[in-house]
Amino acid sequence: MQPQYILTDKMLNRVVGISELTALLVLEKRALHLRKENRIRSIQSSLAIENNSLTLEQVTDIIDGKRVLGAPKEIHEVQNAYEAYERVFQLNPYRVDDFLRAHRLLTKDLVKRSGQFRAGDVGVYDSQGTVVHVGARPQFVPKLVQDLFEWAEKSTLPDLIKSCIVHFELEIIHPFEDGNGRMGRLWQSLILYQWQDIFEWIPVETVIYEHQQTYYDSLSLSNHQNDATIFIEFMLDAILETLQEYSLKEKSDKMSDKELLYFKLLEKYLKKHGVIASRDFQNLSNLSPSAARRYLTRFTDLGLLVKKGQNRNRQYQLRQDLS
Ligand SMILES: Nc1ncnc2c1ncn2[C@@H]1O[C@H](COP(=O)(O)OP(=O)(O)OP(=O)(O)O)[C@@H](O)[C@H]1O
Repeated sequence: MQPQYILTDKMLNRVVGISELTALLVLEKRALHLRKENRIRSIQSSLAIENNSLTLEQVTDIIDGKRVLGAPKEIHEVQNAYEAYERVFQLNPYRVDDFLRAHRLLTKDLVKRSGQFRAGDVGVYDSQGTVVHVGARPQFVPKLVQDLFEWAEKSTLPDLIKSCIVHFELEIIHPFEDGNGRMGRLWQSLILYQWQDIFEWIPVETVIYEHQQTYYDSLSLSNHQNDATIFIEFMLDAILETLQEYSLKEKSDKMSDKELLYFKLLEKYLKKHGVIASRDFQNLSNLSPSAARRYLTRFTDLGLLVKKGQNRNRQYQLRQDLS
């Protein structure tokens, strides 16, 4: 099999941006304490995409073994997903057996053919109940998945791009009765983890959930064009955004509420205008000249801003990987 896609400038730029930010996070050995919280965010978001209504707090309580009032099926989905995410990163992303094992973990006691490819046809429906995609005929599914994994294992593409293609092709094949979205997202995380192990803890699913309609639209467009390009670009954007949010969250944990407020104001301005001088920040924030300068210095020290120019010509911009 040879998936169809075009390598675009946008993809290459995203790959560079993601690689830089990942290297920085690895180097700084970021936030081990955030691991569990991030895992919970991944699970809650991936389940929310498939309409599980449990909140982040409820998901946290379930995982902590507390009693939660909710639909038993939804609670069971959380418990299964937690188990799957705990064990999936030891699996081989190019082995069909491992793929089925992960599906079994994710859907145990919830679907009839848990851990097995489907035996009948399957459709994907939009919110109006219209069929938007029909999966491959069931008799072809095992071979299609096998071929996809063989292609992926041999491919010399960067893992970042490869993981998006595998996610896309899995949705096109739609190998299971249920759980195809969750499995596609989980399998992409596993391939990303093989590239850089911090991806075990990076909740890309949350950004997909925040852009759920664009996720569906890009799947649909790529599907119609029989070419993964649009979907790859969407996913690389989502990965970059996740890393940027992660990086910012880390830094914002070190800021006071007041600092956070002024930084948000500044960030909005810089995303529009690119650079800011101390005097402009002073006008924007109504701070005194010395307070404005103090905040700019603090944000620079935190690594959120970089300085350009000297003395009276000094300006500030967002660190490149955050803009
Ligand atoms: N037009 C489309 N073509 C191909 N795949 C699509 C399309 N629209 C959505 N999908 C994929 O199908 C998934 C839904 O399939 P399925 O219901 O089997 O998965 P799920 O994990 O049970 O639910 P969900 O994916 O909603 O979490 C979506 O999450 C998405 O990944």
